[in-house]
Amino acid sequence: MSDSSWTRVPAATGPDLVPGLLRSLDPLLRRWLPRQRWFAGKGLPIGEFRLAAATELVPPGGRLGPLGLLHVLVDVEQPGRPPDCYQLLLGAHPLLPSALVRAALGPAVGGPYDGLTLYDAPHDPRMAAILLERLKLPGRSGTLRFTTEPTADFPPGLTPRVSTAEQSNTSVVYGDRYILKLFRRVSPGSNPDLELSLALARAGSRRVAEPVAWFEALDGDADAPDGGEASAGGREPTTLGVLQRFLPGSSDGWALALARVAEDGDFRAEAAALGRATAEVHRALASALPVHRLDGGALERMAAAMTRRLEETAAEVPAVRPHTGALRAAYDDLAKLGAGGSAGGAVVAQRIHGDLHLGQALRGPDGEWVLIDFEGEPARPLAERRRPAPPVQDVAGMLRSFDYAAHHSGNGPWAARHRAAFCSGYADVAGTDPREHPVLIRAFETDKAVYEARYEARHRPAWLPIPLSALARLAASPSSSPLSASDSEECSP
Ligand SMILES: Nc1ncnc2c1ncn2[C@@H]1O[C@H](COP(=O)(O)OP(=O)(O)O)[C@@H](O)[C@H]1O
Ligand SMILES: O=P(O)(O)O[C@H]1O[C@H](CO)[C@@H](O[C@H]2O[C@H](CO)[C@@H](O)[C@H](O)[C@H]2O)[C@H](O)[C@H]1O
Repeated sequence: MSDSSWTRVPAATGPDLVPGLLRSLDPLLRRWLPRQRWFAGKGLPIGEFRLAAATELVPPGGRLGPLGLLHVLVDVEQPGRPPDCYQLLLGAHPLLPSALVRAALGPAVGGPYDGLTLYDAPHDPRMAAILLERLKLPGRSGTLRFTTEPTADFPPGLTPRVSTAEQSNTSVVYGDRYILKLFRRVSPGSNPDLELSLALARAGSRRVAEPVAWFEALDGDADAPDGGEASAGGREPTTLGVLQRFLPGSSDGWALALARVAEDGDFRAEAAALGRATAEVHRALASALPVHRLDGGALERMAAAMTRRLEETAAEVPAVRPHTGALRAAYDDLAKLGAGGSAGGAVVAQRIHGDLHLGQALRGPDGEWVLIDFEGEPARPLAERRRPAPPVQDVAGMLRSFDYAAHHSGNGPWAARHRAAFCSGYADVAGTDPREHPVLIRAFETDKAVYEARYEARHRPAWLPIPLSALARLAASPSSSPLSASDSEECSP
């Protein structure tokens, strides 16, 4: 049953969900969306908008202003890419207080909010507090479904503040207790960030910030007696936001590593501990979720997908082109592992983090590492991000990150010691040293550096030389470097 005391706009489907809303939003979104870090279609013209859902959340005590918290899912059409669905949380005010001016979308002209300035509600502590209140109460509001873990505990006085961290989504921190991640570009289905964090938390892992509440969109007719679940045809709900334990006083691995590399300092103990934490997470995910062995054909398909990504990247980033021939050899070796049957069957696929780098690891005041952001690489389709993959993919991601920290600070040699320490720590828990699998490591590290070249070319062109120099090194090294734990400190070519 939907909790009607919380829902003021009946959710329906079609463009007239809230009469006139889209007309008011259209000109504002055209200006505001492309300026948001999380807007994926930057540089492309914006075509039509389509309102997928709208729900006004009003606390039982009534609205605080002219509008409760307006929750909107809007599909945006742009040439050359499938429509993207974005989650918007909006407030409206006749005259915005100065603290909210930078969150303004602009004044609505016509439609239901004529004369009011619409703004990005997570920046308004009163609106963020409404969302927390709603998260405390399991149940439905229109097409939104709220879930609370029975163990969740909400002490009074959890003052909200929007996070200022560089991120792909928007997070609100409540006191020093919880952090709510609001996914901005949403794909139908369960987000791995919720799925994997929950699986790890329920398995008792201490390496994760436990989710305590979350909300989802039900892709059906909210006016139906079952609130739309049957009409959604058994489709999974779409994850929209996850409230997790906040880790006060923690620092992310990227900031810690940069500080240390700047003074050519030793970070090996921390790197080894991070290796152990990563292996613990892999072990817990392998116990909680399915694992299967990859046959030769699967390895060949994996190598083919890597080759395709390399070619697509070379087409987009000209500086990658001189290396493509040599880099393809790393993928050919992976395919041969499958064909020869030597590794086919020995390589397992399981759920993994999927975008592991130093910025995704938080080190608490107790010195323990916790991994965050299990969403996978944001540019990949959701189905691909949820597919089991060899855990060496995460190891390769972290090895790339030590290389990034070193080269960002112009201290290349720093990387080798710390990559080795990470691998040793990983081996202590996993029982197998990533350096014993040079073909796998090399293929996955190349694939990651290729991904990074595209990511940097699109988002931070000044950083492009970092993955490019890694690709040059990978291209110049022998195709199957016979590295092992004992014969080299370096983990990969
Ligand atoms: N549980 C947490 N405790 C403390 N800080 C966190 C927590 N989760 C995320 N953060 C902070 O928020 C930042 C962004 O989080 P992340 O999950 O990577 O978001 P996004 O996917 O939007 O990039 C992190 O780099 C970290 O600084
Ligand atoms: O954290 P996100 O999920 O948004 O991940 C994306 O952005 C990362 C950068 O913020 C990017 O990571 C790359 O840069 C890092 C340093 O800033 C470095 O530590 C990583 O090794 C490197 O891959 C990540 O690839 C991208 O998906």
